[in-house]
Amino acid sequence: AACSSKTRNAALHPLWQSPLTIPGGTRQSPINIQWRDSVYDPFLKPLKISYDPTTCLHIWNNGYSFLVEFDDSADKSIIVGGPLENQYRLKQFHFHWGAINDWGSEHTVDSKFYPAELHLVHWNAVDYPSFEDAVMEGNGLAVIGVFLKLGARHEGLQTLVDALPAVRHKDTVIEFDEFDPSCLIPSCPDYWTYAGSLTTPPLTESVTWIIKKKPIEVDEDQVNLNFTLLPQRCSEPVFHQQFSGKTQKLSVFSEIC
Ligand SMILES: NS(=O)(=O)c1ccc(C(=O)N2CCCN(Cc3ccccc3)CC2)cc1
Ligand SMILES: [Zn+2]
Repeated sequence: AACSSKTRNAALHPLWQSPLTIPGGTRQSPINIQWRDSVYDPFLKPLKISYDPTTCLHIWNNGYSFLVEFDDSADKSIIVGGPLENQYRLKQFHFHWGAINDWGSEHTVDSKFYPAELHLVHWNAVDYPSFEDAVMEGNGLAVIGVFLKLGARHEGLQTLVDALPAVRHKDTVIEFDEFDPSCLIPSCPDYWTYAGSLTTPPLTESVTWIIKKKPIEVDEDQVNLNFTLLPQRCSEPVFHQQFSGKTQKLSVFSEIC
């Protein structure tokens, strides 16, 4: 029987037991990217990515995913241009994947899921003193999203996959250096961009999303990351909640490629 409004709780994120979306949120992520909704924006510039591999620090398994974290104490690994007003510093990257290959990405393109999605998280160190401060600000973060699809083996990703068994359990950290994550970003400059939010709690509306239009190809073994990781994760229900409300303008940058 339908539960009455007074007993129906706000939808809670099964992993974090926190609200799925911020009440009154106007720019929640992830979304379904519909080509037909995207507006070509002639004022968008190409995104400039310059990462210094020596800023790569370690891989950390936080129990929900694994993060590759970077030394963000200086402007050494940065992105600039694209929809961004100034430069943003790379803080970490992580993946979202599913238990099966039919889904796993958080964003979808014309309602199509990819088996996994890479997020490279950057923060606005020009306007804010720390990542934690930037997380709370509308222009605080810029996240590059890259879809992964099944195909050829990805040599650059393999160095990371080979290190994952060492962070099999929650809260393990291993040193990981000299890695340049730009090898995980497609060379085609085309991207969609919209004003959105973190896709995990606290879901703050502080992210300028830059979603690369072309996916990278990885092979079956590489995409089944979770068999090497987080046994407790497999038992956790991974929740994919998409925000279907009215979202911000979805702009597209494209060069002939
Ligand atoms: N999927 S995603 O949208 O790209 C994504 C990006 C960054 C994070 C991340 O690093 N987090 C989550 C939130 C911020 N906390 C610290 C905090 C700062 C202020 C108030 C509470 C918590 C750190 C962990 C997670 C997910
Ligand atoms: Zn993410």
